[in-house]
Amino acid sequence: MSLPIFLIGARGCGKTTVGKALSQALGYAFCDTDHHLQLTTQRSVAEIVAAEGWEGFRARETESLRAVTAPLTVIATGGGMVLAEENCRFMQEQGRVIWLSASPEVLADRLESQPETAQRPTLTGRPIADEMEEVLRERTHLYRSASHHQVNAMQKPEGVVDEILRSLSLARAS
Ligand SMILES: Nc1ncnc2c1ncn2[C@@H]1O[C@H](COP(=O)(O)OP(=O)(O)O)[C@@H](O)[C@H]1O
Ligand SMILES: O=C(O)C1=C[C@@H](OP(=O)(O)O)[C@@H](O)[C@H](O)C1
Ligand SMILES: [Mg+2]
Repeated sequence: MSLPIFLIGARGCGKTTVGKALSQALGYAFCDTDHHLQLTTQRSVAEIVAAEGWEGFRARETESLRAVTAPLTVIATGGGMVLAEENCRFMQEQGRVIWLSASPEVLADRLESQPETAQRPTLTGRPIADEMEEVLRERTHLYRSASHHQVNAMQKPEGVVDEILRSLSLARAS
């Protein structure tokens, strides 16, 4: 299989971390849509949002998704990529889409210990635990319908990689 592999899911589910490890396991290139945006604009997510609002950021992330999509590439998307239906359709048509699924409690724990506020400015203005509950309530159906496969992201990154490889029938030999 040479199709691009898109990782989707909420903030903190491990798209960036697992994406790097998955690309190494497959010998694929790795791209992160937020990292691409940061490189091309020389600004962080928080700076783009402060200057252009979330609407401006969302338009840019759609462009970023299209720019990084290529065969033999693992693509870590931002957690809000699924908010635009055109992005969901694009990912479904271009490759395989994997949803890294985790509970709001696990996500909030990870984000509280590594907030990375330049990458993740607040979405709601509420405390992280409340925000993750609200975000999952709004987006779970989008992650489900946009994905070809759902994997359990509440295990070690290597376990998540193995589950993705199995779901794509690309399991490691050893
Ligand atoms: N499977 C995992 N188990 C434990 N911690 C994880 C796991 N995946 C990611 N993390 C941690 O959670 C935080 C967010 O990970 P990241 O890969 O940036 O997620 P995302 O790109 O989905 O927002 C980081 O501190 C990372 O080390
Ligand atoms: O969930 C979201 O709306 C967002 C998630 C972030 O990416 P990660 O999911 O990689 O943290 C980043 O794209 C931006 O802060 C918006
Ligand atoms: Mg990320």
